Amino acid sequence: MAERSQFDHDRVLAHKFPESTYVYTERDAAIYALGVGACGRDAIDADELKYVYHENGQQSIQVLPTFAALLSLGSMTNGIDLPGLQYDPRLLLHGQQYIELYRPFPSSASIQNKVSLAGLHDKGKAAIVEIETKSYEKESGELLCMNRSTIFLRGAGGFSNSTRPYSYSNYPNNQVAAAKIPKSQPFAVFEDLIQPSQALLYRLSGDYNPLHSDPMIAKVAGFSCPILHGLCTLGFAVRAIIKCICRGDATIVKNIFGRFLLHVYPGETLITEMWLDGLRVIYQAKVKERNRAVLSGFVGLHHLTSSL
Ligand SMILES: CCCCCCCCCCCCC/C=C/C(=O)SCCNC(=O)CCNC(=O)[C@H](O)C(C)(C)COP(=O)(O)OP(=O)(O)OC[C@H]1O[C@@H](n2cnc3c(N)ncnc32)[C@H](O)[C@@H]1OP(=O)(O)O
Repeated sequence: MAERSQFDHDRVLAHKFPESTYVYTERDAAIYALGVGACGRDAIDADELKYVYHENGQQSIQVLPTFAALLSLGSMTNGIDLPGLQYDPRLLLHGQQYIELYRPFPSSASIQNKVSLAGLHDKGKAAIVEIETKSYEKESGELLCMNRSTIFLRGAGGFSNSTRPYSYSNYPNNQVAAAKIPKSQPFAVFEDLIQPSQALLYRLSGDYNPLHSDPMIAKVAGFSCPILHGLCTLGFAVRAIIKCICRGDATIVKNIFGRFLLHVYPGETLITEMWLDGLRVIYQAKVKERNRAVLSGFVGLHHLTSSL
């Protein structure tokens, strides 16, 4: 645990994160799409081939909206230091991800990331750090997306006064409130097999944390074998929503929120249940083999497709 005397609220809030750049090509977008299971069940899937191949002579491949999360990861791959907060990187888990999309992604781009602290919470047994990344296309200067990544640092809590645990956030609470799962039957349900090699493929998109590939490191972190990247599970769930609710039109996705409830093992079956609530899709993903919820959240849409 961090020593309490080291924690200084003003120093933390004054901390400046370096700007970072991220360059991607069509190849990266296609590898990402395969990493989150696109065309995994059907190599000519009518909704998904466009993410991995220039279908029907299209000029460039399309980019899945959850690709946006990689831009923020690009700014954090070397870790992030916060003054006065000590943590064991082996115990780090991804807690939540919130993404706002301002326009469809170009198939290749050079990105400038502006990173800031969006939240910090002392939960006693853990510290929760929230990092906001605004990603601009370098050429046009246009803001493409905003990511807010919540990192759950097991064992790093207790850094503030225990009678008044520190909690700071700079955004409205209701923006990322945990989704309340309706009691009614879901509007749609989609089942997908996460291949045993899925994490090994997904890591090629830039998250090389050995927690997802190295059996020894996974054991130190408390798991029986390497676990799936949270953002890979999120990619599977949102792809299911694009298929079942957006009828394959990913451009109607406006924002995405997911809370990682439990780890997923590669090789498990993911069942995504979805409910329509106006222009919001509430969803929950479960692993079939353990009958446990592993992810829940919402996807906001610009409009509904006419076929619904
Ligand atoms: C300065 C440090 C920054 C470092 C940055 C480095 C780079 C980071 C890059 C981005 C991340 C990439 C790394 C990716 C890693 C992964 O993909 S790990 C795999 C995906 N994640 C998971 O599998 C996690 C699954 N979830 C869980 O295992 C559990 O939910 C949990 C996170 C361990 C928490 O469970 P538990 O300890 O039982 O918590 P509770 O007792 O229920 O709650 C305690 C408080 O914490 C709040 N909380 C609980 N879960 C979450 C969550 N998922 N996200 C955010 N907050 C959570 C909960 O509300 C409680 O708070 P209070 O209600 O106020 O008490």
